[in-house]
Amino acid sequence: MYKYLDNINKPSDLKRLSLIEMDELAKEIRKFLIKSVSKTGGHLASNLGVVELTLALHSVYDTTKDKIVFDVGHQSYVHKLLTGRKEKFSTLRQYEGLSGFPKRKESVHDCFETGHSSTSISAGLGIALGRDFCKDKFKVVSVIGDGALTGGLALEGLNHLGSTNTDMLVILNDNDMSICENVGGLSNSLYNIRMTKAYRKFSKNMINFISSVPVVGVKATNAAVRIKDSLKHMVMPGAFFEEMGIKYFGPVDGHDYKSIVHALKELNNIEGPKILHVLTTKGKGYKYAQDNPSDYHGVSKFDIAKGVISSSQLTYSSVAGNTLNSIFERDSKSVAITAAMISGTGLDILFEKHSKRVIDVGIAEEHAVTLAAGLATSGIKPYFVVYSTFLQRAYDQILHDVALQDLPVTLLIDRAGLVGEDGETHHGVFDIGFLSTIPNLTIMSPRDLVELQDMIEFSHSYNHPLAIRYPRGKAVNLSSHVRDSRLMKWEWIYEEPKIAIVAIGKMVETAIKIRESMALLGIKIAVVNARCIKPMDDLSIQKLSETMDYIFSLEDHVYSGGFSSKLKQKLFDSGYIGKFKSFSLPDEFIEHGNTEILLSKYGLDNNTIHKNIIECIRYNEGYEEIS
Ligand SMILES: Cc1ncc(C[n+]2csc(CCOP(=O)(O)OP(=O)(O)O)c2C)c(N)n1
Ligand SMILES: CC(=O)[C@@H](O)[C@H](O)COP(=O)(O)O
Ligand SMILES: [Mg+2]
Repeated sequence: MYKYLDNINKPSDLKRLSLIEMDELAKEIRKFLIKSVSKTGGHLASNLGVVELTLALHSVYDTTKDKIVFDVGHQSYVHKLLTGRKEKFSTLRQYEGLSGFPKRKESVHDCFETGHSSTSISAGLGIALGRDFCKDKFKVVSVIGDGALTGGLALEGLNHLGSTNTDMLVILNDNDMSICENVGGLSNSLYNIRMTKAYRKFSKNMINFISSVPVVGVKATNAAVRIKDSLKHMVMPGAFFEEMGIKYFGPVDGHDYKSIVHALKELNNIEGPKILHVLTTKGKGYKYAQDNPSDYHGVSKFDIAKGVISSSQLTYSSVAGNTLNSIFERDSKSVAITAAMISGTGLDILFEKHSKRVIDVGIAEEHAVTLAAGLATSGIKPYFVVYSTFLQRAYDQILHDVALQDLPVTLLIDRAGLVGEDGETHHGVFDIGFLSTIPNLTIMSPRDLVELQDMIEFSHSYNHPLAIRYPRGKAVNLSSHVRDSRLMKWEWIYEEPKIAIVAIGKMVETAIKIRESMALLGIKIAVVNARCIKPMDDLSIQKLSETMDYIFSLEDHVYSGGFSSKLKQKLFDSGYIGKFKSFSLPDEFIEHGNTEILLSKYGLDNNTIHKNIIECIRYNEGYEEIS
């Protein structure tokens, strides 16, 4: 099948290849990636861009002892191919299959787990300093993209790294693209470095000229040295890093295996913190991906000949984008913020029509929240649209900069609940927990797309901090119910005595289906849409407490800190005497895999919930007594 790749089962197998054979291997790897990812889905463009880089890394370093940290880790497929996992690639991102990100339990060659952006420099520095403390000997390399470098954590890592003299290499994989447009000063600085030869020729001449300037007299000396240094730093590529105390090298062609290997070997002999700037092409080797790397950043299954067909499916993200658009049409003081996820969050729709009011801050969620707070104090109505999992890193900004001042910032939290194939680092199953502790913050979750529209409309005139959480994927419309403007109150979709299911978000649809399956057995069940998670609806709590013998709660969130645990406490406080059972995710990290498979594994599928409720009602099993 593959003349060279079939014989690569461990990194040391690379050593026997000539340069020409290495080029052939690179071609085979690209062919393999395109074919395999077209069947499984995954992160394609980023991995096509790092083939030669990864080959060079594994040619120079021995990752049975040297440590390579891949930032975000979505571009680690080539690394996985070279480290004995080729045969498993057909299981990529599937339940119990290969993860799409580095996983320590998968391989000794995966030294640090990633998934959230901008962690690799801090992690690599920690590994390096740990090595130094233990007087150990191995190399440490952090591979970070130009997008990930815009993350504050990366800059914190660089700042600290530059103050040490530890031996560590940062490789900046600069493909002039994350999945956002170039954002901010750092991107511009990188652009200047990688731009036309003229700039680079100019900078080289300037350095030669400055170095040749004779310095005379004491005053002249000081002035000349200052001029010399400032001019040198002004024109020298990588001044940004050099100023931090990190020796800058490059840029080198990230597709020239021989040059990268040469550079890495040279750098191995240079002590202290270093950064190698590598220029790559995202999507290289597959025209569709090369021409449109953002569309091929994360792909579902596709036809190689035809390329990815964009989905026409109505998603909660597009509903959010369209609803914001109608608000933006009416209100020129509404502004949306994204942290490098403009299309993933459905804001591309908004950007087309209101580009000046859609701010992409790069991968900088903490900054995005505090920026929103600042905007709010200037009379703007700010919306930060963000994946639940990525919002985790902005907890203090929500608390300290938004809620404490009770500012009218709205957080549209996409990808709330299980997200499926991205796994542990991406499931949005902790947000109720970390947000519920924050005073002044209201948390809502719509049962369907109609209620999401209502909630976003409600947010526009709501003058306090508000978080609206909604799931990844296809938007449903449970339109059999009357639209209701009292969104802070729970919706009693079906009223029955004795037995109730209280559900949030996408689990309301499940509750309705359980009611229908129970009705076939002659069991009548009330269904309550607890659409305002915080504050809870005290009148509904009282009504449940007074009229129910069995209460079941449904959520796609971990139990601790989630809706169910809070409902149980509220019922207890209200004097409820009866039986209670929560259907929540366990207090664990949930692995990757198809969402339906995960829901079934953790007992949140319709059949399991139905069976468990029957066991409670008929056999008095599996519930808690609240009294
Ligand atoms: C904290 C955080 N925010 C957002 C993301 C989503 N995300 C994944 S990859 C990516 C872009 C990374 O760009 P870059 O580092 O340049 O890598 P490339 O894909 O270009 O190789 C983003 C924003 C994330 N993984 N983590
Ligand atoms: C690697 C990363 O963090 C993003 O690319 C993420 O995988 C996108 O997730 P969605 O596919 O849910 O947009
Ligand atoms: Mg990039």
